[in-house]
Amino acid sequence: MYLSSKTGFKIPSVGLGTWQAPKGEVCSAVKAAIDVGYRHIDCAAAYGNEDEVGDAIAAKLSEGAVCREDLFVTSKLWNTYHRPDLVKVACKKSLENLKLSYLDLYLIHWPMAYVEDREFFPKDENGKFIFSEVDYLDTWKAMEQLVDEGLAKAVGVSNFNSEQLGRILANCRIPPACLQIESSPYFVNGRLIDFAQRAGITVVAYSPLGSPKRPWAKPGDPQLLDEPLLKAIGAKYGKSPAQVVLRFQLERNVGVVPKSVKPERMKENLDVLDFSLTKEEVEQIAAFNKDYRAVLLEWVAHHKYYPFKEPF
Ligand SMILES: NC(=O)C1=CN([C@@H]2O[C@H](COP(=O)(O)OP(=O)(O)OC[C@H]3O[C@@H](n4cnc5c(N)ncnc54)[C@H](OP(=O)(O)O)[C@@H]3O)[C@@H](O)[C@H]2O)C=CC1
Ligand SMILES: O=C1CO[C@H](CO)[C@@H](O)[C@@H]1O
Repeated sequence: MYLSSKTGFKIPSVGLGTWQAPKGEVCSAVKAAIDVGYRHIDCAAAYGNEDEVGDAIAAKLSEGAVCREDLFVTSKLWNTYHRPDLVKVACKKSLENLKLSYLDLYLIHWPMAYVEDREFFPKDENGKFIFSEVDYLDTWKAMEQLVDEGLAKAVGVSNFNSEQLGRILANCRIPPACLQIESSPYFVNGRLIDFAQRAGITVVAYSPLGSPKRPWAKPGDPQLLDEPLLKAIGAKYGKSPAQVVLRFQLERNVGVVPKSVKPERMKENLDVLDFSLTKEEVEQIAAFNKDYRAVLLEWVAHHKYYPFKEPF
């Protein structure tokens, strides 16, 4: 199943997340994902594993399991490459690692730029992040050129708030095709999703299962997949809590990129197209909202383009 927009942009509604898919495991995970039917892989330079993801894609293409046109591969421009002259460099590096000649979608990963020409997470001697002044609008103009040159079929943004998205929309030649943001029943993110969808932008939810293994998780943090109501709704349809929360997003016309390296779970997460939730169930699930972000990055909250200071 695809999500599509009036602009002609089409993306498979369920993709495989690859953040924290460890080196040594991610190649076989992506091969297994393609075998069980995934056609959308969500990657990023910052995940440090694009080379192995690329090995898996190359193997599946060369054995004829799938053809390039049937795959949808997303990557993301990291914060240290926002300077316009670095955008193409970064895109080409991701393409080289992924062993592809084009990306289906290239996203600006965050609106905040970090200092260039250092490591991905540049910090001073006190452990404070070192920022760059680059305006994401200038980065966007370089992203548009990637479409002109055929290196990306579509471009979009991730972790932008409504004000930042509006600023791009008011000043762009090519509007963002896609917005990738956090959304799960604990962080429904409804106002931003409505804003983007009304502007014709396709929305994809990251951390749709609540990102239980995020590196900064604390003991006692709420565990989305343990919620009794999700278990009860799932039981009615013979589905798991994970399938219920993924279906919740599809009911809102929002795509999902759940991460797993386990083939059984990958299958489970893809097997969400043969049932629907009622309007009442969608409302009950949305009522879980705690405005609880799994990905807050509070250590860079003083950046001038940190997106989460605005209400949405
Ligand atoms: N644009 C951005 O800034 C961001 C993008 N992302 C993207 O979104 C993807 C998904 O988000 P992520 O934060 O990884 O978290 P998810 O919400 O997808 O949760 C992934 C975790 O849930 C486990 N899991 C997967 N399937 C099931 C299941 N059916 N039942 C129980 N547990 C399950 C996985 O373990 P196991 O692997 O062992 O199965 C893993 O620990 C990322 O991998 C990345 O591609 C994520 C964060 C930020
Ligand atoms: O996609 C993501 C996952 O991890 C990164 C941090 O290590 C985040 O910055 C990012 O949003």
